[in-house]
Amino acid sequence: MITVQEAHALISKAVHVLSAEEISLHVAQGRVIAEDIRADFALPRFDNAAMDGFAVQWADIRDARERRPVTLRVNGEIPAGAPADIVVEPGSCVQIMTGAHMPEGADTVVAYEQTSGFGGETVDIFKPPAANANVRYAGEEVKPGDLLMRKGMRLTPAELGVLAAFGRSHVQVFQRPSIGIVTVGDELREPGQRLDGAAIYNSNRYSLESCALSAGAVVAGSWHAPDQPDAIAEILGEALAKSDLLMTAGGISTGEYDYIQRLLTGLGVRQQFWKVAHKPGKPLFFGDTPEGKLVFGLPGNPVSALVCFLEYIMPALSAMQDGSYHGKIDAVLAEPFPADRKRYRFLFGRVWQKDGGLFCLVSDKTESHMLTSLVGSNCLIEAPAAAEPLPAGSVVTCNLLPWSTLHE
Ligand SMILES: Nc1nc2c(c(=O)[nH]1)N[C@H]1C(S)=C(S)[C@@H](COP(=O)(O)OP(=O)(O)OC[C@H]3O[C@@H](n4cnc5c(N)ncnc54)[C@H](O)[C@@H]3O)O[C@H]1N2
Ligand code: MOO
Repeated sequence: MITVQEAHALISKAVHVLSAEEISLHVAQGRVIAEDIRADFALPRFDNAAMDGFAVQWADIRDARERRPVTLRVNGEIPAGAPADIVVEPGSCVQIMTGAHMPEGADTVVAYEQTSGFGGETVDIFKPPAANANVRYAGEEVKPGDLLMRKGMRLTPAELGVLAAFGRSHVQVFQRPSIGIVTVGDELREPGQRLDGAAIYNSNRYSLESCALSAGAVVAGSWHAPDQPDAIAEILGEALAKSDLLMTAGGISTGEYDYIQRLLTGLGVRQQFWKVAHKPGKPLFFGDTPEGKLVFGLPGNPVSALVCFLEYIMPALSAMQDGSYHGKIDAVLAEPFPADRKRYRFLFGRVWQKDGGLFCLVSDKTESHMLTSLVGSNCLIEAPAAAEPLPAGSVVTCNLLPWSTLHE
């Protein structure tokens, strides 16, 4: 059995970064950029007005007062987007709109609320702003050549807005990892089917599909196989051919019907490890293929499968897109954590903010078949093996669920 750290190292070594493709910004939400983005030009690109008002020479209006306004000649108007082809000379000004190019000669914009208003041949200025006020200067936000985004960043409203602000209609992104999901077990029925005898519903198929989608991956397909080696082998072969990353759930332990490890290696999957000293999820299998596909044999217990997804597959999916996934934070245990005596332990729970600190609590359902322990959880809490429970007040690591927030 290997340690959690050793398992991470073996997975990292096997990851290959996916190739890139160019896509339109319209469909780029959530994708990961495959290029460093530098500014082609300055932002703002030119000096422009930050207020609707009048572009003036500050020296002309510095002494303006409510009772002793300064009157300036209005030489014309520059709306946003129009050429700034009027020169502001002493004693004159230009009516200007927010975002419009500053005219030559002007150094300050007076907001129209401090004036007698728009539309006249002259305007009275009642109150001077500070010198150079209300002007947005070229390059004050971004200089040409500045690094705006690094390869590996996920495209959110912020990045998409910035790409558009620099005129990029398309962007290089990594291909989305395609994930195949195979569940096995004669006892499993699909939701909607009738339950008979000792049958149970197939929940892993749905929770794992949701995990894949939450990670921004594409579900290449999901298959269910009965406990028959030939049928499983055929499905594994098909699923492997269609995926960059295959996850199976169930049949990975050492039971009478646990064929997955043998069948995967029989299909040419190179075993990197099988069994990790963590709880739950001990029988986790990981291998890769000569073409660089990754294969995770997850335990069938629903909580174990999800723990393995969050701890190992999430970071692998991110690394396949040259990113580093990191949802881990430290929090103070509000109640003791039932550490395992031999294995590193993961338990679902809740983390919350109070009085400027972060606190956490494990779910009261702690067994690996208790899927309902996830409902209402917003994190996975982890702690190394220890002879005694970790006392309340200890600081532990919490992995925020990628589909959750601190407030859920
Ligand atoms: N003698 C031993 N027995 C077990 C060991 C062991 O070391 N020695 N390990 C236990 C641990 S730990 C785990 S975890 C499980 C893992 O077993 P498998 O990966 O082979 O999973 P299965 O036996 O197929 O199923 C386990 C459990 O999960 C239920 N299951 C399976 N698939 C689904 C699904 N798609 N949806 C919902 N539930 C599913 C299945 O019915 C079983 O109850 O082995 C222990 N045993
Ligand atoms: O280690 Mo298994 O995943 O608990 O039940």
